[in-house]
Amino acid sequence: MIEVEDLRKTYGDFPAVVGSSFDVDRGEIFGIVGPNGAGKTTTLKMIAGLVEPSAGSATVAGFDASDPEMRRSLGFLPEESPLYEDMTARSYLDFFADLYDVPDHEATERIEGTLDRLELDHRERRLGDVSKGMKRKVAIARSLVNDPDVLIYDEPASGLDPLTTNYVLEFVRELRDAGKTVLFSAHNLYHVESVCDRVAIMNRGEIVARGTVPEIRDEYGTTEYRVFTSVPLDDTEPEGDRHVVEVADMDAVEEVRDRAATAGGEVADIRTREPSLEDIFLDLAADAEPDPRGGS
Ligand SMILES: Nc1ncnc2c1ncn2[C@@H]1O[C@H](COP(=O)(O)OP(=O)(O)OP(=O)(O)O)[C@@H](O)[C@H]1O
Repeated sequence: MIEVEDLRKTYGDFPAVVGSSFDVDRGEIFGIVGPNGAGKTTTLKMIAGLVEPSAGSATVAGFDASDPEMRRSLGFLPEESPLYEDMTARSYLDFFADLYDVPDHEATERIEGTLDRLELDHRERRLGDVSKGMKRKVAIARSLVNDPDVLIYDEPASGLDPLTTNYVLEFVRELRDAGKTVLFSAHNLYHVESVCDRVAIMNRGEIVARGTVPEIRDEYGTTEYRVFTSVPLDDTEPEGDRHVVEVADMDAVEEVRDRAATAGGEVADIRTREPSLEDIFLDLAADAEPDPRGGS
């Protein structure tokens, strides 16, 4: 549904994106994660046809990103979405439905339906007077007024409280379950890990890992073993009435077992700890060469 082929963007002589390639399938949630300045927004804007690529190509629903027809299939949520503060949620959304030539009765049904699903109260209150979470919900509703097949959301949950964040992520899942294709960016890796079918990790303008979270974990992550002993050892920490040490492999587990036996105790339990996307990301970022783009 989205095809991105070696997309590049250079500002002056600063390469903001140095070659992104990935596909997003119909009905999939695909997340791009990375720290500030990684090139996520620039990538999303190139796909949405809002920034012209320096090289490479992107298509959405079969249309080139530069084709105005593509906009009919796309709902884009920018990172910052200033709303018209004097309008109410309803009048604001009606206005955008009009821009997309959505017939009135269809617009009313769709807008009310979306606002109901988002549990948006105060639909008749001035947008200048509503909370940040409500504004984000209105911006999300705006991305859906033309009933697009593809949604590109830039940091949809950034700056929201945990409750509203969960709400937004749950809504993204609902969109996928309704058959929409969702591409979104986040710097919070947990958000991505919890909702995305597939993920690309971006750092310094480049995609450094791509796949499902388990695939990325298999390829780049290392499982850790938490070994619980009945007696304290040099490197254990107390935990409840036992002691625990984290080690990297089974040989090290056996070595702990020997030391525990020598100290008159035993290994009481061994648990594996799967690396989180965040652990993997931090490892990849630490291993990366110096930023080829210079400071950002
Ligand atoms: N219009 C522009 N002119 C010059 N440099 C730009 C422009 N837009 C972005 N950049 C630079 O390109 C790099 C990538 O920016 P981008 O906004 O795509 O990153 P990001 O991953 O979305 O980060 P953030 O999470 O902070 O939004 C940054 O170093 C940024 O300063």
